[in-house]
Amino acid sequence: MGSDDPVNVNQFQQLAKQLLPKMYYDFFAGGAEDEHTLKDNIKAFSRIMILPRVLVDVSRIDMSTTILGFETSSPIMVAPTSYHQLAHPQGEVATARAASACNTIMVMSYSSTRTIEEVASSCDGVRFFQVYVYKRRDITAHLVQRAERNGFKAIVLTADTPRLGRREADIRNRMIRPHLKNFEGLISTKADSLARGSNLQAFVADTFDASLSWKDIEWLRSITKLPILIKGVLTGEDAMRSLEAGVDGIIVSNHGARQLDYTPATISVLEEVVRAVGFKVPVLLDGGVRRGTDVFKAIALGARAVLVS
Ligand SMILES: Cc1cc2nc3c(=O)[nH]c(=O)nc-3n(C[C@H](O)[C@H](O)[C@H](O)COP(=O)(O)O)c2cc1C
Ligand SMILES: CC(C)CC(=O)C(=O)O
Repeated sequence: MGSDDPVNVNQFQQLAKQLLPKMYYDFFAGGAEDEHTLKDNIKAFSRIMILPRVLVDVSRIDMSTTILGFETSSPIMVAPTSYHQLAHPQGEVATARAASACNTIMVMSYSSTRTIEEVASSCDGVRFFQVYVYKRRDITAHLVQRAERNGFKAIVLTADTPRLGRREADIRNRMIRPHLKNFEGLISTKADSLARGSNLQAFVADTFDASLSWKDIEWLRSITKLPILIKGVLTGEDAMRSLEAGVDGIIVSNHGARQLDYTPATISVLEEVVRAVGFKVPVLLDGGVRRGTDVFKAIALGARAVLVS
């Protein structure tokens, strides 16, 4: 290993900053508005201290666990993130191969740049499919069913994005979203730069169903047999509402602080959600997880696993 090789996630982020065009780096790294929550997701982890007990035999360490009955080598899953080809030509296929090599679960984004079929045929591995609900429900149903046919094992409904968060870097950079092959022949995938602002924001306003509500979990259940997880829960109340709706798992998330700024750091609300859920379904967490000690803290506070972006 050379002395410049990265030894932690923060150093990978610095390398990405050096290598990627500014428009793309800012899209990947940015948050909504003041980016208060973006910083707090990380700071909140650093405020939690660990009290170790000594003289405990740690010669054999087994971090494996099960999530919805699927075995993974560790409680660390891959969070759904859009547009991987903006960072690497192989895009989500490379991510799927990495997740498979680590024997963990990848949640593939609805807004992936490689197709469901390309990812499914690239390697073995347990994969979940994340879903945004479009106004054109037929398109969402079509993608969910394609994921099911291609061996994806669960649906992750993202509940915190009925509208896109105000991402000021994307607005300033006049962010241009990439072409999404999954939607070829279904919607216009042409993506031109706008005279002002982020064309991703304009696209989401045109396409995403801002009327998304609890009753849509029933709709989702009517179009798929797969287990359904809800992503974006931050309160005990919504956790209980999720259980009433019959979900199979809950992901405590504020969307990496990219949606509503001034939501609490995810690690700070985990215990409340876990208490409300009472281990009836697994509770997962994402947001600010950058180190093994963060994973440990989330597990210690009741998460079954974390997702990393
Ligand atoms: C570049 C980027 C793209 C994302 N795209 C999606 C997406 O398509 N669907 C989704 O549910 N969440 C998406 N997220 C949110 C992540 O799934 C996850 O909630 C968040 O990144 C966790 O916080 P962290 O970035 O601090 O790890 C995205 C996050 C990033 C950073
Ligand atoms: C297409 C976008 C809504 C993807 C996303 O979730 C994000 O950029 O955070």
